[in-house]
Amino acid sequence: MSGISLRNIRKAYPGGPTVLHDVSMEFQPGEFIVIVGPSGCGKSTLLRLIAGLERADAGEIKIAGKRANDLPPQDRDIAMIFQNYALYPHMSVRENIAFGLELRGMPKAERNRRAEEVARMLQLEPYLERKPGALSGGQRQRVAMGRAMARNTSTFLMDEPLSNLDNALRVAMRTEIKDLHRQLGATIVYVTHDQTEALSLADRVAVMKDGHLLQFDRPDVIYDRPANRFVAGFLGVPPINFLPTEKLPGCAGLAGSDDLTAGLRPDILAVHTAQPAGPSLAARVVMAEMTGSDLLLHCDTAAGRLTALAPRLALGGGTEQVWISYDLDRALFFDNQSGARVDYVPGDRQIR
Ligand SMILES: Nc1ncnc2c1ncn2[C@@H]1O[C@H](COP(=O)(O)OP(=O)(O)OP(=O)(O)O)[C@@H](O)[C@H]1O
Repeated sequence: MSGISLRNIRKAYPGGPTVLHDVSMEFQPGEFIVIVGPSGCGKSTLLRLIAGLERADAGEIKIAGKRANDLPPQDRDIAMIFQNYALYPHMSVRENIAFGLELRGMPKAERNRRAEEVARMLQLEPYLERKPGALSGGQRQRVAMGRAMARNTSTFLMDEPLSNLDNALRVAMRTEIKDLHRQLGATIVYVTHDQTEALSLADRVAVMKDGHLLQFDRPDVIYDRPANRFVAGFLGVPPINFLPTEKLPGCAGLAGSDDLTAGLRPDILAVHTAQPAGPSLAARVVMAEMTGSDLLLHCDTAAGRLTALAPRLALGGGTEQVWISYDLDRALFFDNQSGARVDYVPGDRQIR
């Protein structure tokens, strides 16, 4: 098993701007790392650097403690699974899985044994003799993973491996990937711009923007204590609400609160059909979306637009004029100048 260390990695494509600025991260052996960020922030470039498909302009990549900047991809003990998992259409599942092993000169009997072992793990045994054209999208994706797994490497790099699948399959494959990680004990570095995937799969999440690493931590820390406003807004469904503190009842007593933005996640809001005791905002519902048992309410308030979740049954027919209260002890606060989160200490109502 091998850990990976990235130290002050910088990268620009020839003639282009810098796409990775001084990125440093350490991945422990066996960790499931998810890299998230908006399109173009440098996620795939980072993965390609780890795989050896691109070279860093500056900085150091270490794999299993050894400098790897100049190691060719085939000597890195790393397997990469791409979004477009091109399988060979004329080959059977067995041949597709064993293909890399053949290239490496493994004898046929051993290749077959390994392909069957991997197929068992991925529940592909019934399909070993089928061609990819006769498989579902999820099965094809598993064959692509099988091809990477057959090599028995200690690290897997996955670049949006589920993005071509429909929603139900994505959810099913997510569980399978997590399971597989448990079985293999391998280090996985997984790139996605799907934040649900990030929070549900990762031991640690790296959030990137414009080639910068903004935060690298456990999913619960990223969610509960985002480093800044961007991270808070990027993770969480439905998304966090940002409101100016000076317009939020109950915030007036907070020291320095007039140059801050409050971040209220929908789960700290409560929707009432009559004005509750304590601070609240009167809200006019402009749209109510059914999500199942809940309604997602898009509301106009004196502090700005807000989205809140409310149990559908609790609201009855009263969904036009509501009041929204909030748990200020669980609100987040962000500096308007830098965007950084500032600590709020509920006991003494201080902003630090
Ligand atoms: N081969 C290349 N030559 C020049 N520029 C490139 C090349 N590959 C990527 N880029 C640029 O580098 C930046 C980062 O791209 P990258 O693919 O790493 O982003 P990403 O976060 O993976 O995006 P996405 O989520 O859309 O896949 C982008 O601005 C992109 O246009």
